[in-house]
Amino acid sequence: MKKLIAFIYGAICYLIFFVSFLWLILFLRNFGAYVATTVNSGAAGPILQSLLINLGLIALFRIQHTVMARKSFKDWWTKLVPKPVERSTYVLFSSIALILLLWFWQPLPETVWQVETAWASLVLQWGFWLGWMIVFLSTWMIDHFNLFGLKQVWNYMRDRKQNPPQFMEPGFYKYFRHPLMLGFLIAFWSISHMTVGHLIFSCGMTLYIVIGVYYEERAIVRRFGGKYEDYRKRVPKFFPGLSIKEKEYKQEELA
Ligand SMILES: C[S@@+](CC[C@H](N)C(=O)[O-])C[C@H]1O[C@@H](n2cnc3c(N)ncnc32)[C@H](O)[C@@H]1O
Repeated sequence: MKKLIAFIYGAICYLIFFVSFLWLILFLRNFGAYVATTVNSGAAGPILQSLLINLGLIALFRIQHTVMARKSFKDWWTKLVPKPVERSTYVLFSSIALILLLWFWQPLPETVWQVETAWASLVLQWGFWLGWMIVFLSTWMIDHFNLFGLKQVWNYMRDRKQNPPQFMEPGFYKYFRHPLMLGFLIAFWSISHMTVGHLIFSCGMTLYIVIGVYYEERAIVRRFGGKYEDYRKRVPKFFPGLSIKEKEYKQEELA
């Protein structure tokens, strides 16, 4: 019974994540007919107040993700939360932080740029969907159900051992170390009508991704050691070409 309840809990957390994620996509695309709020919807309030609320919402989202992903935090809270539902609970809290951001987001509808050229607008439109496609495919490449906690509760219910995380280099991961985050960046910036509100969202999330990836890599190096160090030398972070580490090594060689 305990195991079934854990699985149902995990499935509900996954469902909440799925809905919040879908909402995020429609939110950024301004599909107001399908969701309660979009990045530009609603009556605009005083600029400073809206700005502070939006920055606060991004900070809340960032703090939740950063703190809960820390090893020291995980060590502490797995004393309170049973191990099999730990990932699902992280997914639940992340989804709640995202829902709060989407729900309370304040519109700042002044235009920053508007791409008028038809072909460029089309490229940006396709770029948006390409970004989400990269995000979606990347989650499957590094194990979608494991990433969102369903595998853990399923294994627990079926009395199967949960294998420890393994270093992987599947699909996109052969070419970029962070394809999932790259997909987000492409989706957040592929916008032909950029408003002040949307720009704040894109800048805030970009900053979060850049800082988040730095801390994520520190944790991965601790977990996988030399294998990941070697990967960092060979594979760029976000964009093809020389990785920062590789550049440093080349410069050292030249010096
Ligand atoms: C939300 S995923 C994001 C992965 C990556 N930052 C990206 O943008 O594609 C975070 C999880 O993926 C794991 N991870 C990242 N790169 C990995 C790799 N090459 N092999 C195995 N796990 C990895 C991290 O340890 C972390 O638990």
